[in-house]
Amino acid sequence: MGSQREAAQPQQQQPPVQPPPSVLLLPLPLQGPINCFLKLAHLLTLSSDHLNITFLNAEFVHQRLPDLPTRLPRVNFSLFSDGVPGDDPRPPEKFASMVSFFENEVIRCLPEFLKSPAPATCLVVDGVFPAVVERAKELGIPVVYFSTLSPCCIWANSFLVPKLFDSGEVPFKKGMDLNEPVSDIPGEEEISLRWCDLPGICRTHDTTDPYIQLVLKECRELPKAQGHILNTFDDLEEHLLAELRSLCPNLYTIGPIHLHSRTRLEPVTEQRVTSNSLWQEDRNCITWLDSQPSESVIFVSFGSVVPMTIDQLIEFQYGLVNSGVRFLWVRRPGSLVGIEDSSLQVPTEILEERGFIVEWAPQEEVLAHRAIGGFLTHSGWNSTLESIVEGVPMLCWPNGIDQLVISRFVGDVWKIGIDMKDKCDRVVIEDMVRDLMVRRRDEFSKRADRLSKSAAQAVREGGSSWQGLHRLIQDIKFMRLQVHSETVPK
Ligand SMILES: O=c1ccn([C@@H]2O[C@H](COP(=O)(O)OP(=O)(O)O[C@H]3O[C@H](CO)[C@@H](O)[C@H](O)[C@H]3O)[C@@H](O)[C@H]2O)c(=O)[nH]1
Repeated sequence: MGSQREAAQPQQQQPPVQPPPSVLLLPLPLQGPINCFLKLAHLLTLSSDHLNITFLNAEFVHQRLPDLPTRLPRVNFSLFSDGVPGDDPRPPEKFASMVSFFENEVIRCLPEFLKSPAPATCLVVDGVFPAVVERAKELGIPVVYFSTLSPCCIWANSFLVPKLFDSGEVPFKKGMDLNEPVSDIPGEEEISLRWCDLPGICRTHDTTDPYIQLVLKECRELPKAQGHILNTFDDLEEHLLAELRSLCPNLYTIGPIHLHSRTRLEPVTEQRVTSNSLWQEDRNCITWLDSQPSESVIFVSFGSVVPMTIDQLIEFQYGLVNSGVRFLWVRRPGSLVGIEDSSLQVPTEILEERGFIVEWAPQEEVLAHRAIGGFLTHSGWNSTLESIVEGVPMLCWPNGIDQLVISRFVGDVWKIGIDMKDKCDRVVIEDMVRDLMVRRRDEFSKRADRLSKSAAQAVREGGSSWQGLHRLIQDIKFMRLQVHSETVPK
């Protein structure tokens, strides 16, 4: 009866119910990118615009972070294999094949995300998945890149490197003096880069290497994306960002993302952001730091991928011990090339007096500790930003990728530390550790403090990174409208 009466009523035109904007996040399964993407996921879930977030995660990463669904209850996790069973070792030489396996799995399932009740309306993707990007475009899903590399390297890769490859100046010729300045940097007076400061791909001997081709392709793709998220803040790299905007007008600078995420969380729950570490953190080092004098300890950590030879380890050990400076040293399991990690011990009397060694540390917390006065780092971008946020000067020993450019910026542009590039000698290490921690400490600390304040300003309400995130969310909402008017999921 009731339904008949209703049928007789004139039909009221209801606006179609729009599903919420639905974002797919696809990070590279490595510690740095995973950390950044999880922090982005957290920031997006805090938006009052109720975005639907799906995190495309590698199975092994998810296994190592079992509390993710509890910590991020508003994020859906969708898991994919990288072709390696369970938590078996993932050596660097297998990296390319693992990424390719993972990428193919994601591509296979991508159409499924258009069929769900909240069909995907935007893909935020690490720049190293060109095949996923192609497929997403075929399916009509707008793509935003989130490259977690340093913008100074992205800038070099966009404006310098392809030209140098084309002109044959890169790869470097035998006998070339890499300490000479790169002659022709378009429109740059403030930045002096030497050949040795160029991104890691310039040191290759094989231009057909698939990784090199991938990076060059990524450089060319940059202008084609709907937008590009960068983990930086405007004050740090204003000049370079202006140039990058000439290639890709839609840049969202939302960093330092770990500070941004922390700033948004703390007022609500007054707790520290839980760790995204893929290794077990040894918190004993915090207890040890508690007993050390202020700014007396140098923190030594070379990130999650940089390998080291036993000879290099010996040089670092002598250099650190002979400097007389207290140190907290992360020795990541599996980081020594072709040798068991336990094969070189620091003498117990030194450790008792002024050293502490762990396999993995709660790095953000360590850098924020009052006992830390300097950071001996490989200059990964996340480590660099974490150090900048805490106002900690750096001694840089870069290995490749973007690290060679970053260390130059630390030493020569921001002047908040020393670039020890391409040297691994106990006497040099000893000398530079003393420079950083004692002789030039005030000079570096003053500038580092200034940058730290500027980073904090950027993520505060109304700051440049706060605005960048707000704009990103508005644009994601707009993309939803575009997708629903242009594509009908099959
Ligand atoms: O004991 C440790 C050591 C490291 N970390 C964390 O691990 C991350 C390391 O990241 P990063 O400093 O960027 O180094 P990689 O892991 O080497 O990162 C890769 O990816 C980065 C981009 O995400 C690039 O800038 C680097 O060059 C590349 O090596 C940071 O968040 C650290 O806080 C810990 O939590 N505990």
